[in-house]
Amino acid sequence: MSRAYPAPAKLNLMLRVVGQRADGYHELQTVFQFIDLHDTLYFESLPPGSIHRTGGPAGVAETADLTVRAAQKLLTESNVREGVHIHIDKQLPLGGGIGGGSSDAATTLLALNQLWNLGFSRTELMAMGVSLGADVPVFLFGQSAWGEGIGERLVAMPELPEAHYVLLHPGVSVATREIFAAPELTRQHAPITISAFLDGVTENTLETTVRRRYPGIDRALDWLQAQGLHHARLTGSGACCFALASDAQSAQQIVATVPKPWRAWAVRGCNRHPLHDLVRDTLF
Ligand SMILES: C[C@@](CO)(OP(=O)(O)O)[C@H](O)COP(=O)(O)OP(=O)(O)OC[C@H]1O[C@@H](n2ccc(N)nc2=O)[C@H](O)[C@@H]1O
Ligand SMILES: Nc1ncnc2c1ncn2[C@@H]1O[C@H](COP(=O)(O)OP(=O)(O)O)[C@@H](O)[C@H]1O
Repeated sequence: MSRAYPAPAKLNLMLRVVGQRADGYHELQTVFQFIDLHDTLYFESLPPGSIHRTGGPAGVAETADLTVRAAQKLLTESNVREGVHIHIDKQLPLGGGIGGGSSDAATTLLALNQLWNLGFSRTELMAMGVSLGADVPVFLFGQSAWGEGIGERLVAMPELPEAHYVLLHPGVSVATREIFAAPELTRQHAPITISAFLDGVTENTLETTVRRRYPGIDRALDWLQAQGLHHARLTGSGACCFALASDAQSAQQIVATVPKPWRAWAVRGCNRHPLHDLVRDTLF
C-alpha cells in the first residue's frame, strides 16, 4: 500500500446563485475553504486495466465511486497500462455539502498522477475533474478560493482567517439536484464582489429552500444560533451546517452538547490543501 493521502472536506463560506446556464446548471459565486476533517486514501498497484475500491462509502457501488471514475479517466486520458486498488478510510458524511466524494476524486487524480508518473499539469487535472463533479476542481486548485461559473472558475482568496467552526450534520441527506431543480429557488441574485464578501455579505442563497424542504436542517441552524454562535450557515446544498466558534475549546464544548442523532465536529479552516506541499514540485 502507498502512504496515506488525505482528502479534506470544504466549506462554502458564502454561496449565491446568480444565474442559470442553457444546459440547466446554475451559475454560482462562492467562497471555498478547506477544513481539517478528511477521508484518507491508499493506493496499491494492480495488473493493467483492473481498478478496485475497498472501504468506500456504503451504498455506492465500486463502479460508481468517484475515485474509481477518476482513475479510469486518467487511464483513458494517458493511455498508460496500469491498474490500482484504492482503499478509502471514509470519515466524511455523504451528501453533506462538504464535498467528500469530490475531494476523494481530486486526491485520486493527484496521487495517481504522481504514482504513475503521468505528468499532467494542475490545469489538465482540473479539466478532467470538472467532468466528474462541479466541486472537484477546487480540491485540485489547492487553496482557499473565490469560485464562479459552476465553481470551476477559481481565483485564490486573500488569506482568510483559519477560524474554528462547529460543523453539524443533522442526519438527513440532501440531493443537490433536487435543490437546484426546486421551482421556488431564486436563481437571479445580484452578483457581489470579493470586497463585499470580506465586508460581511456571507449568505448562502440555497438556505431558504433547503430550510423549507428539510425541517431537520431548519432546526439544526436554529440550534447553532441558540448556542450564541455567529455566522450559522448551510454549506453547499447541505445537509451540514456550520457556525463560527471563538476557539477550539468552545467549539469542542458545543460539540459535546449536540443532541442525538445529530453528529458534530470541532473543525478548523485551512487555507491550503494538505497535499499542496507534496505535489508542489509537479503541480503547484
Ligand atoms: C452546491 C455545491 C457548492 O459547492 O456543493 P455541494 O452541496 O454539492 O457540496 C456544488 O456546486 C455542487 O457540486 P457537485 O455536488 O459536484 O454537483 P454535481 O454532482 O456536479 O451536480 C449535481 C446536480 O445538481 C445540479 N447543479 C449542480 C451544480 C450547479 N452549479 N448547478 C446545478 O444545477 C445539476 O442538476 C447536477 O446534475
Ligand atoms: N468516494 C465517494 N465518497 C462519497 N460519495 C461518493 C463517492 N463516490 C461517489 N459518491 C456519490 O457522490 C454523492 C455526493 O457525495 P459528496 O461529495 O459526499 O456530497 P456533497 O456533494 O453533498 O458534498 C454521494 O451521495 C454518492 O452517491
